[in-house]
Amino acid sequence: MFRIGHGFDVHAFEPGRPLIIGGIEIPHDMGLRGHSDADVLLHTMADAILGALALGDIGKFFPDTDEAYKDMDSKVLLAEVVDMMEEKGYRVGNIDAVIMAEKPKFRPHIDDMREVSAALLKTDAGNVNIKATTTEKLGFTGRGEGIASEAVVLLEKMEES
Ligand SMILES: Nc1ccn([C@@H]2O[C@H](COP(=O)(O)O)[C@@H](O)[C@H]2O)c(=O)n1
Ligand SMILES: C[C@@]1(CO)OP(=O)(O)OP(=O)(O)OC[C@H]1O
Repeated sequence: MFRIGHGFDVHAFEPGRPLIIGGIEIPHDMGLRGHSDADVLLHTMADAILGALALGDIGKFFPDTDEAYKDMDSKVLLAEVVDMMEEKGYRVGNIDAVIMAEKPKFRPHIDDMREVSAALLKTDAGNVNIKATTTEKLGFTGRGEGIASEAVVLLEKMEES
């Protein structure tokens, strides 16, 4: 049995913060604003999994009003969502994600992001695709105001043992 999920997230740029995307720090002159480390890519992956399981979204489990999640490492957040997925008896079949940003260039970092996220998702990097695109200078991403990300995931029911 298969279930499909979709995730979408946006964070605004903020000077003076590190840029954390896909669980790694990307060299850039500013980072993203957020209650957590604002890892927009890992948030979309977590939301896609929660969506596939009809469990809601990350804000339901990690509210941005809770001081416990202030500056949270989003790798921890995704790992907790993967635990929920396993409790429901599912594993990741494959995931396909896109980062929308005018800058910086993500291509040199994509394989590192795939390795880190695949480990968190408990799957092979061959099941994790991460793409990047500009929005051709259009919209808030095009003006360099922030970064958006989107992901689609297919979950597979694990065999009963
Ligand atoms: N922030 C970004 C945006 C794009 N890329 C890579 O460049 C390619 C061309 O981008 P277009 O928006 O002109 O289609 C794209 O396919 C990515 O490989 C990137 O690394 N970082
Ligand atoms: C991750 C959480 C919690 O720290 O905070 P943010 O980093 O602001 O991220 P967002 O994607 O806006 O929503 C989920 C939040 O509850």
